[in-house]
Amino acid sequence: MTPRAPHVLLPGFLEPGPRDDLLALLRSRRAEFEAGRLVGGRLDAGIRNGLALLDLDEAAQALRDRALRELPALAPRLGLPAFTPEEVEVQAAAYGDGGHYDRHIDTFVGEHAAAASRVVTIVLYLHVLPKRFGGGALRLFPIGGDHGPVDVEPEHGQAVAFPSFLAHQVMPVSCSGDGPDDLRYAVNIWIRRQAPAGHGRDGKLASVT
Ligand SMILES: O=C(O)CCC(=O)C(=O)O
Ligand SMILES: [Fe+2]
Repeated sequence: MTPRAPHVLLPGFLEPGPRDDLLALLRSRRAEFEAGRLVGGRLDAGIRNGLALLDLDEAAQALRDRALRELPALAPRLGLPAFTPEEVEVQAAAYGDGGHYDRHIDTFVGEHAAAASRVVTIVLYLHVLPKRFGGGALRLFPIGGDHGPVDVEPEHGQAVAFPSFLAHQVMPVSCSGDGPDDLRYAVNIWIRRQAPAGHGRDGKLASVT
């Protein structure tokens, strides 16, 4: 038997106060969200139809600290060896009616490989209560063949962590409006590890002389 898609649910990732402040921040910055790009930077609404806010300013630091506090306990639960984090990326995303993000991995590969690669993905869900959208489950695909995918429903304040190499997708969202209160918000936190020696900053193998 191969394991199910490795993931860990983190209810109460933030205390209620900071959680609701973060949602209020995202709602207040709704107009600053732009079309979300694919891993590697390309725009393709057929694959990812959603919005992104790349710079969360001061709010990002608290989330970085929170993620790093969780990491030592998280890595073994995800079946990952302990590693020294190099960098933590934080980005917000929002999905309105028809929003989705087709099956992908968060790890940079090939020409997009970077010196510090994403190892752990944490997604924190935020939305107005009661929920004004339907759908939008995160579907996690198992690595091996014996089990089907796992769907994680977005629940305000709950985070889910999984290895960044695990294939996943955001199932289609339906809602009646695209206003700040209607959207399925999420904050993506990617913990990166320094790439092994021999890889340059651009991710290409350093030339052997
Ligand atoms: O919002 C989610 O559930 C996951 C989003 C995602 O996979 C991504 O932005 O890379
Ligand atoms: Fe992703």
